[in-house]
Amino acid sequence: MPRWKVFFSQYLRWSSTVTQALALCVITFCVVLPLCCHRLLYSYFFIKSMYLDSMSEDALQESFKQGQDALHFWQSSSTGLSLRFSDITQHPELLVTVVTARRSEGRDFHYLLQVMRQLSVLLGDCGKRRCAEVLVCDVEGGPQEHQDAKLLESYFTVIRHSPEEQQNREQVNIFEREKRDYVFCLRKGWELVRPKNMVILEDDALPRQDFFTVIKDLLSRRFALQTLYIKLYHPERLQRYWNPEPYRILEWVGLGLVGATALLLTFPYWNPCSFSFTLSASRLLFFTLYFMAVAELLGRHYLLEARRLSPQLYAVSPATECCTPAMLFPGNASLRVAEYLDSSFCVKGNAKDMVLYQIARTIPGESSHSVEPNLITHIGAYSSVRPNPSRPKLL
Ligand SMILES: CC(=O)N[C@H]1[C@@H](OP(=O)(O)OP(=O)(O)OC[C@H]2O[C@@H](n3ccc(=O)[nH]c3=O)[C@H](O)[C@@H]2O)O[C@H](CO)[C@H](O)[C@@H]1O
Repeated sequence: MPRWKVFFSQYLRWSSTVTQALALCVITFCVVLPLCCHRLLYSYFFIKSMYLDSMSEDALQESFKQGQDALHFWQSSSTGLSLRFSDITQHPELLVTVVTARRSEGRDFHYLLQVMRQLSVLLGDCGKRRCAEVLVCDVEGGPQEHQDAKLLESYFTVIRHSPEEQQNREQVNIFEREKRDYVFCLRKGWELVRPKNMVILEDDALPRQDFFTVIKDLLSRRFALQTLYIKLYHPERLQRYWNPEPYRILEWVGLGLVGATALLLTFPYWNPCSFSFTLSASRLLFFTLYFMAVAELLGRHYLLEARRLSPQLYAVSPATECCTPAMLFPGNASLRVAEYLDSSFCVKGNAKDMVLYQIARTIPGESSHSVEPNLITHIGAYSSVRPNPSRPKLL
């Protein structure tokens, strides 16, 4: 018999484990996952050429509608009577400061109004004793006022630069200006309210339903006393396992091992196609790799969503590099952060998020953390510090 026939008859018989493993991989990776995941934005199987444009357009239209709704909400006088958050109590458990600048592009999306509306709903839900005090930090000034911030003045305390500070502000590059504005908001919030803990939100960071519950839980954990900051958001596109974050590799291998062990131990009880898999080192290795591949290709972002079941399930890990739309500063860390940021200079490629990340890594005794899944949704399709395309895309 020719050698290839011997090979096929020995290895590719249905009863052979190699054939069964091959069949399982082909069915999973070439049929089931592509069918289930081709519309999932953060999956490897997402068909960009087919869906990205239409999904981006839908998202822009939805955000525009939400913006207009928020505008009507804040303009209606009846809401004005029932909602007043401007009477701020001193030394609250938590202060949320929302940093906002006027946007030249994407103005009609009213990101700030959307964020403040959501905050007012969440604060209304937390009972008689408010779970946080809220400030709006309007860093804009001069002749072209920030209309949305003005509209909110009847509901919230709005803080602004003095005219002299405003003049100095105009003379530096946009990234240094953004950083100085952030430092201003950190310090001013602290001076005014003396909170026990502080959250700084950028004006396009829409808090999710679990926002205050999870923050409360984080602050009750011991690590929070020692950390400089806790990041409450990391871009979804950077949440993959295949990213240079050491703890994620551990999570990935752990997930594969747990999945493989559970499958092999329970296999004899439900084996549907008479597969011949039983627990052995090579099978454990195969299924570990199989589950790791499934998890990565499906998209870690979607698996993280399962953690929303309970605040205790949210994962805390060393801080990741990019972005600061939502940051929690426990205790008086906000003052230390303001000092550290003051001593560095920001430019393009080294904006305040990079500077903060470096500070926490290099200054002895300081550490920083990230929580997953995200506690906010980033709704800002248009940036106020970088050039924008006419119709921004989701990816
Ligand atoms: C989702 C995301 O990746 N966002 C990051 C990205 O912001 P973006 O490029 O998305 O810019 P953005 O428009 O969200 O602005 C960031 C923040 O800066 C504020 N602002 C803007 C202009 C100004 O002169 N003063 C001022 O304080 C603005 O109100 C907002 O709170 O890059 C920034 C650094 O550059 C931060 O790391 C942001 O977290």
